[in-house]
Amino acid sequence: MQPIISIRELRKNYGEKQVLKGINLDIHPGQIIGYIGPNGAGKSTTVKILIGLLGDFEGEVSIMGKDLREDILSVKSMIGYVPENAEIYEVLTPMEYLSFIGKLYGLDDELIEERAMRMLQVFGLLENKDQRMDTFSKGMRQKVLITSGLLHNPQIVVLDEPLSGLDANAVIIVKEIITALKRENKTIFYCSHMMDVVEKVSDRIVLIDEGSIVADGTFSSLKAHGDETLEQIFARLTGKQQSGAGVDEFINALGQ
Ligand SMILES: Nc1ncnc2c1ncn2[C@@H]1O[C@H](COP(=O)(O)OP(=O)(O)OP(=O)(O)O)[C@@H](O)[C@H]1O
Repeated sequence: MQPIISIRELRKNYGEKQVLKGINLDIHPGQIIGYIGPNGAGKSTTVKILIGLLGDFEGEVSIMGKDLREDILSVKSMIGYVPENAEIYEVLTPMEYLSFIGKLYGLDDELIEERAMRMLQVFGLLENKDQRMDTFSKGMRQKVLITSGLLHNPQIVVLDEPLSGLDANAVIIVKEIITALKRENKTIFYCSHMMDVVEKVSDRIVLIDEGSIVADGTFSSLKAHGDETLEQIFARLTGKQQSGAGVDEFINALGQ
């Protein structure tokens, strides 16, 4: 089967600093990839390259057989992106914002309105659909961002910490949306620090540390003797087991 996303020897430098050191990944249609790693590992940099926001990289990235550098517009139309935080146009209402985003993707007004209303209803935001978003909580804005990332019904969905600020009910809804998208054979690239959710929703987990992939497999294949959770696998593979000692030092410092 042809991979829907193919990444070869991906490298990215910021000045002298190499933040991606040769990433190789083939992702197949219908897979949910949990892309995890410590702070600063290079997750968001990978995501920004995938969605076409960062063009200045080395290596090859192709999406549905199209080279990212050569066909950036058609690649963008196949991808839906949900960021953790985005500059949302706060003076707009959700309907105005979604209409703006939908038109950028070439959807017609009627389709935008129908989809937006139905999607906002799922998140309990229908009654706020004509309210300016500068009055919205962080979670309400996040629900609008999720809706806007999926509105054009993309084949590939890239989620960068999408649960940020969401309440428990909304987290359940988003987890269900992710598994429903998989049933529709969508491919999901899911970047998060919430190990319990990644463990539950991902078919395959890719762990990146200091710009290199250090583990790639299913949750059960990554388990070693004694591991029960993805959190434990993460700690073992990234060498962060000594957290207890660090916390003591943090608290002791307050006593000085
Ligand atoms: N615009 C930039 N200029 C310079 N360095 C950057 C820039 N963006 C990111 N970096 C550096 O690149 C490295 C990788 O950052 P990146 O945001 O990809 O990490 P991450 O894995 O997403 O981290 P987090 O989990 O904290 O979000 C970090 O060392 C970061 O300081």
